Amino acid sequence: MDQSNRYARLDLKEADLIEGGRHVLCAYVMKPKAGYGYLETAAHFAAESSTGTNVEVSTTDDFTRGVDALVYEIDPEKEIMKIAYPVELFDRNIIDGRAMLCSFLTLTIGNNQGMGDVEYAKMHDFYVPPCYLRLFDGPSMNIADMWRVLGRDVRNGGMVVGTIIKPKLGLRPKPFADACHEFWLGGDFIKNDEPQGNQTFAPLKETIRLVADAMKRAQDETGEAKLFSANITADDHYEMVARGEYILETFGENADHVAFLVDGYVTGPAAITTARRQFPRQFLHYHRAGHGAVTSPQSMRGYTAFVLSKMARLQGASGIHTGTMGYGKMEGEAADKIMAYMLTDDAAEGPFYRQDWLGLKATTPIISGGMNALRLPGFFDNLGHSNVIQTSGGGAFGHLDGGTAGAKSLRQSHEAWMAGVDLVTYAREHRELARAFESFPADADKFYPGWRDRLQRAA
Ligand SMILES: O=C(COP(=O)(O)O)[C@H](O)[C@H](O)COP(=O)(O)O
Ligand SMILES: [Mg+2]
Repeated sequence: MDQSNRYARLDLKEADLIEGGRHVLCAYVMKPKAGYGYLETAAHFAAESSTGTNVEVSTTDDFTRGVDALVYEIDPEKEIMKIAYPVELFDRNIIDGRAMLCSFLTLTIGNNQGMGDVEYAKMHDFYVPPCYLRLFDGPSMNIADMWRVLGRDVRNGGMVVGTIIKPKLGLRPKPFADACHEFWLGGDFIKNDEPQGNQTFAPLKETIRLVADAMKRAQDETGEAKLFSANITADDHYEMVARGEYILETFGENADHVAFLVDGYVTGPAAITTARRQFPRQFLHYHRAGHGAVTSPQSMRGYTAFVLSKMARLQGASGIHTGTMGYGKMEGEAADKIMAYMLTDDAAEGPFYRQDWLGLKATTPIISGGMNALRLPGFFDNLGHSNVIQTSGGGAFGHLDGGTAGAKSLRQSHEAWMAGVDLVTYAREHRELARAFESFPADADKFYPGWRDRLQRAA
């Protein structure tokens, strides 16, 4: 059944819809199955994503039609379809009238993902009008709160030098805490790797006790504040809260040095909001493991990493992984930097829409995945600044001289970039950085041809 006479209004102008402020706009790359017309399929998609189904139903009234989602633009050649969703469609909490991200997803990327007439559909951008935006929690903390703890400038404090304890899993509590201590002697921030929680070989309670002690010792030895991001991810809300409370109690006087890590893609918006609302005074670290299943450019369904990031800011993530934009080991490209700007700026351009955040706090980009000291300058050149949390796991513990030297090499690389000094030149005066060239020779050869001669000459 062709529903385009009801669910498509190609005369509507995007600028008018934005000016009107009553619609959430979504841009998809959509392709109908063979034999189905573009507009007809788009209209069915809008129907299924709002008030309709595949047939007319007798219970529809005039009010119902007023909240139909409407296809307002199509470009069959480029497979682009844009839909306007009336704000009234989205579910609100009974406890406080606020918005919830799961409702946004259930409508805009829900049943429409399995329709028989749709070959594929992927959301590439969305726009949130002010009346809906203000119903989301947004972040309560971000990198500025870490800078404050670290005693740095809270507006432009620069890279937080971080790591992920490696091996990824398989360390017992003591070796785990020892690895933390080792890194902290040179770096600022450590996160649990995302699968680590309360495995039998490293019970959370014992591990956290030892890590809290390692933090104290590292702080005493260096005279610097240290930060730890503890994984509280769980299926069960009560389990997450129990972990969070135990961790805060155990870190005691250093509780404000602790972030909570939540695997937000696998657990979904409910776990992110649990952490955001239960622990509003902790930095909420959104890890996105698994997201590649839908966000990869090879996946034609779901949504992009850009959309994931934007949703994370709405929900109130303090920081989210944004990949390494082609400079690390994970999929990504230089142009992904718009993702970071959408997280941090008060108004930013997406691939389809400009979003005004109306003062909503920024979410901090977390840069991770195959990074090391040698890859940082190129990354910062592309991004244009270094106000990010950067975690190098292999890049710290893979340093030939161990985790402390690994951490120092990362800090030195950042210092070199800030000073505008070429990395090889800086390495002549900074041993840990020089040893990073020897630790990661494939990267050194690729990014700094001739480094061997230049470093040896200095020696
Ligand atoms: O453990 C790591 C990186 O370890 P290493 O530094 O040893 O590569 C992170 O979980 C990935 O970066 C996730 O990817 P992304 O940040 O793209 O979500
Ligand atoms: Mg990891």
